[in-house]
Amino acid sequence: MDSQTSSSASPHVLIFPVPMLGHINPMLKLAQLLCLAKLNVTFLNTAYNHRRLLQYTDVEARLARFPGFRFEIIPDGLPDDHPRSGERANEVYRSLELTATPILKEILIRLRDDLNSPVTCFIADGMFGYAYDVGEEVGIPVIAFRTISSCCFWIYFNMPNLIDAEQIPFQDDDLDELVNNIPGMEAFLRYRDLPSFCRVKDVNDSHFRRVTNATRRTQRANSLILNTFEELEGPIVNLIRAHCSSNIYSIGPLHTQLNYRLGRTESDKITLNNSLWEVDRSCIKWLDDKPKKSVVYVSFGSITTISKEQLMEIWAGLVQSNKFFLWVMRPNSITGDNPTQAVDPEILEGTEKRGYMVGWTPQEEVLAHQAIGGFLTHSGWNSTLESIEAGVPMVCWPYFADQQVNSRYVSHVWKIGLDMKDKCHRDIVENMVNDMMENMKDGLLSSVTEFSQAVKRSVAEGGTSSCNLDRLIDDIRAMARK
Ligand SMILES: O=c1ccn([C@@H]2O[C@H](COP(=O)(O)OP(=O)(O)O[C@H]3O[C@H](CO)[C@@H](O)[C@H](O)[C@H]3O)[C@@H](O)[C@H]2O)c(=O)[nH]1
Ligand SMILES: C[C@H]1CC[C@@H]2C(C(=O)O)=CO[C@@H](O)[C@@H]21
Repeated sequence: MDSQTSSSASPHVLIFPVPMLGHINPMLKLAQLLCLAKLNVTFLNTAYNHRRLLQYTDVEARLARFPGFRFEIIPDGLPDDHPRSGERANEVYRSLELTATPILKEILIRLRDDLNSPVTCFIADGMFGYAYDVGEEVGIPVIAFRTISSCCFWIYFNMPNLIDAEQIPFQDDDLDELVNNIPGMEAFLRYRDLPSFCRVKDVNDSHFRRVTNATRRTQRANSLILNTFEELEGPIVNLIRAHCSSNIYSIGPLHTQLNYRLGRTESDKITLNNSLWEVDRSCIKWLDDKPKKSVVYVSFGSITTISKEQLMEIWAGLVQSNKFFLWVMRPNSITGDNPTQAVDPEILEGTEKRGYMVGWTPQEEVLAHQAIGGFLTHSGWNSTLESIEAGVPMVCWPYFADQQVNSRYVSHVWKIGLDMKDKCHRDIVENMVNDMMENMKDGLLSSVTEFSQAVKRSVAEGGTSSCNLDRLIDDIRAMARK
């Protein structure tokens, strides 16, 4: 009997991401990969995000080719005009905990008892610490999917030890002191590089507790999916496997894995776009006549906000660098009064000559463009993986969460970029951009090219990520036979 037509139900997976693009994007790509393997998938979207995904992407048509795929919609409990970004992004979690938990149990029971296609596995965002309780109550195995870097996950997992050692809250202002007791990171991790939530003055801070507890509760999951690859974070994945979850599927980068299994080649430039904003493709035309590796791409992801003062320092530094720059100004991402106040004429003149600004780009396609020579990024994990795959060096200006950790690894461990953490001055921006694009270009390019080649090996047939994905699919099928 074919493994896909066993006597019991066909495998049906419910996938539930934190309703933010940095989570939706990789988990939608996983959904499509599971559909390619002929598994049935239900993807839990919030109404607010679903409307935007349908408005700005072809995701519904793209997934309609799979008869076993469907979206299920839940409310996030927030008004439509809530920013869901910046310092208020954390309110999404609190609202979901209040609105989604009771609904989630009802959905799981309904889908478990669906006679046509009962749910046999629940892949829950690793930030939902309550998913394991609901899964146990309903009798559905839960696989955690944590969308941040493994190095940050491992630090979050060690938070109780730092609290017990009274290292959090920080005891003094010397952020360059080594933390020295996170296994595998003793030689280079400073207090400055810890996830931003560790800078709390009170360990009972609600979001600090939420992230720490959700990470510790991952031990209750059946297994753990990580969007990384062994050649990049193998040593850290081994520590997580030994101390947190014995069954880990490192299956990333998911965007590369999906392109490979769809048989998409370098020439398939159109991104499998999962965007919540309107994509402005005019930037591709602007890039087309720029010299090879001459443009700095600037993007700070889907959640960060920037003050007018910070904006002006970054902007002035880019103009002073005399490099071409393509800058993503996500709608409503500039905080403070009068964000459009007068800009210095010389900055406007420099921008007229060498700059291009858009609200949202097809980022994977931009990073793959021959004109892109460097990426000024906030070090979100998806952006970091996309830059590595594209072989593009980075200047890292982290905002919050795992970004502080990622920027330290990019600069100090993997040596594929420079860390501009905790700095925002036009002369520093100018100098670091020119180090990335000129003075340190050869060394950075050499390192990031090696990791880019490792990415392609890992998702190819027989590669580490490819084999881990096949094992995940086989294990999901086995759950359906129980
Ligand atoms: O103009 C743009 C800008 C971004 N992107 C895409 O948007 C995603 C952004 O994801 P990421 O780089 O991870 O940043 P955030 O949106 O900030 O992601 C949140 O979620 C990530 C995964 O948990 C964390 O690593 C981040 O710190 C957290 O802020 C990426 O896939 C980009 O390709 C576009 O398509 N067009
Ligand atoms: C708003 C951020 C708080 C933590 C979340 C996260 C994580 O999984 O740790 C990463 O960045 C954001 O998606 C969330």
